[in-house]
Amino acid sequence: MSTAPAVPPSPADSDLVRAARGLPVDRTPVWFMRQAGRSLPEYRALRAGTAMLQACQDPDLVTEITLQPVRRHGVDAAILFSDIVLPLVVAGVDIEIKPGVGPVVASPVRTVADVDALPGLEPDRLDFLATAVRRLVAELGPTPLIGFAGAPFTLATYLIEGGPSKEHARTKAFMYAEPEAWTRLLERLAVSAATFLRVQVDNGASAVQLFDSWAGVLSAADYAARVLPHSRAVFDGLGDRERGERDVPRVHFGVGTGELLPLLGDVGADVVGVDWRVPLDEAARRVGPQRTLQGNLDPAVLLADRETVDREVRRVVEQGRAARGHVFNLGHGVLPETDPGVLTHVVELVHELSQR
Ligand SMILES: Cc1c2[nH]c(c1CCC(=O)O)Cc1[nH]c(c(CCC(=O)O)c1C)Cc1[nH]c(c(CCC(=O)O)c1C)Cc1[nH]c(c(C)c1CCC(=O)O)C2
Repeated sequence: MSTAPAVPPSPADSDLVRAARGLPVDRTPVWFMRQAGRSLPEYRALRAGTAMLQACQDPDLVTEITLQPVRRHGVDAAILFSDIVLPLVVAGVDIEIKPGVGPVVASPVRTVADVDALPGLEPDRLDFLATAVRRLVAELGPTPLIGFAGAPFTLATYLIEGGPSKEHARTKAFMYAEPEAWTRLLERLAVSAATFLRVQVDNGASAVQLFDSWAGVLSAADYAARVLPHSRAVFDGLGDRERGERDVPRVHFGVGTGELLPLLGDVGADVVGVDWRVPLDEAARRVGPQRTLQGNLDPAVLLADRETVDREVRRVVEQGRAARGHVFNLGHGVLPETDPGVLTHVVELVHELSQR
């Protein structure tokens, strides 16, 4: 019998954090982007009658909604229930999330003056966030909580377009026509994203993910010159890793970023999120051996028959072995019409296939 005192398991030793750092794991960790949300009847029941951005600022609702998929699916991580536009909303920008549409901005940013008029985010307005994160960390025990923020570019698309968009033409036009105002806008968004992340890490989040969902609409050259420095500033804003300041794994994700994959890692990420378009073995070649990969099952596969689901999950697990580490996820968020039973099954299957 060992006489060493029992040390309670810590999120820092979880498979998620270990995989993100490129360390050996007991089994491949799995979580799903948008695991909390409309695919769960218990989410729909709890959210009924509360606007999305209201719910995000209520510590009781945030805690309960974040925990729902952890209890139901046995995923290896929780992700904070929030939204990428929340720091803007808390700062005082008039934004609403319209169901089935997405964030809609009352007064879009169209001029240099609009950029300069944007309010900054005061950290003392984030008490609700600190409370929610602390409660969650206490409830989760050894299961890590992933904090997140929206990357400056993706937030800029909502502010400039005024809402969701396919081409992001106004955003690109502003980027080309007003390079100085563009830089100022992205600098300001980077500052508020870093503030939002610092509060989450300081209160116990075990990893952070930066969502640059729409960065894939840019060429690699434009991304490198006009966007990358600002995303890097968000991660740098967490502190000096060499000195151990907020040294939690950093995940960087975007959709349609096949051509940008090497650059996504350069931003200072330990983990690069990959959508379903590029197989993980090819993604590992593009990203290099210094980073873990996260992904990349097509969310639409979960709507197919069980045989297809199992075949695709096996393929992703196999191809993920080419990377230095693999965090199983979807290539983008869970579709609302997904049968939650299929998500639970995927968690079990990934664990079974990867058990050491
Ligand atoms: C682009 C983006 C947004 N929000 C987010 C992104 C980046 C990730 C991505 O690319 O999907 C990030 C986000 N939004 C939400 C989370 C919570 C954590 C999670 O479970 O992943 C996260 C990480 C909750 C949410 N954010 C939203 C919901 C749905 C709200 C509802 O219940 O009606 C949830 C659970 C709303 C939202 N918010 C946004 C959109 C496009 C939508 C969908 C609108 C719709 O289809 O109704 C903006």
